[in-house]
Amino acid sequence: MRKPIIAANWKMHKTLREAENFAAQFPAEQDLYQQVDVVICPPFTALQVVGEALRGTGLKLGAQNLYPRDQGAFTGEISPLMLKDLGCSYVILGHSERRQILQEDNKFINEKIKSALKHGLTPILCVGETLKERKEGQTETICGNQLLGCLADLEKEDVSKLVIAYEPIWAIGTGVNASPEDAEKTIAFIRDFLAWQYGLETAEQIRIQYGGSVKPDNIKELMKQKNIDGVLVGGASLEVESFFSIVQGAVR
Ligand SMILES: O=C(CO)COP(=O)(O)O
Repeated sequence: MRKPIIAANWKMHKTLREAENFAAQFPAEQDLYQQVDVVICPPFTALQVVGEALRGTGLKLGAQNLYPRDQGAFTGEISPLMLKDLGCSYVILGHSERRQILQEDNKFINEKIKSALKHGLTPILCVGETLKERKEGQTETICGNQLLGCLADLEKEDVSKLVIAYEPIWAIGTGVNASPEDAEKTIAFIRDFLAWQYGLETAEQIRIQYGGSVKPDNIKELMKQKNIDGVLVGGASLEVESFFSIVQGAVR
């Protein structure tokens, strides 16, 4: 049985003080976090304060990106070593905002995944289609190609460590979530695809999240789906109350 995983992607939100307040106010329910992995991914600037506040609570710390080198002349970039040093155990990679706004491609994301794994960080790899692609019936082709490119040359032992987030771009920040049945359909396809590439046993181990306008009132229906193992939350993760109620709604 796969353990549910709920992650907060704060994107470019929260000053230090706001981040610190959130972490201090978030309920420290050790028993709950035994049943559900909860990962908070603040911006780089708040990783240290949030990491300190989360210590001993059972909540986990994640970053929103990394640069795939250990160190060097890469102005403005952050390495996996630095993230480990700050106590991160997860890193979001391949988010559609980075693919679209910063032109990240599958090859670069593949390098980042390898670099994360080399340093013991668990990648949360995002895939998903645009509205146009969905209307053209391209959802599975797009997700399959993103997986093929991002996972190139990885051994199944490595792939089994990943978390994958299916985030249809048309559902991100729009208030229009994919219906639980539609999300399940694509996520089941992703699991079949992984089984085809890496074998059934590996595919059954990998946790696959849904992301896109997840709210306290749709979490339960999403989590009822057979292949949905958790959610990646943007807007609704910024308030303690709504994010905690999503976490509670994820217990099976
Ligand atoms: O992009 C997302 C999480 O990575 C989803 O964002 P929203 O929950 O705001 O739609």
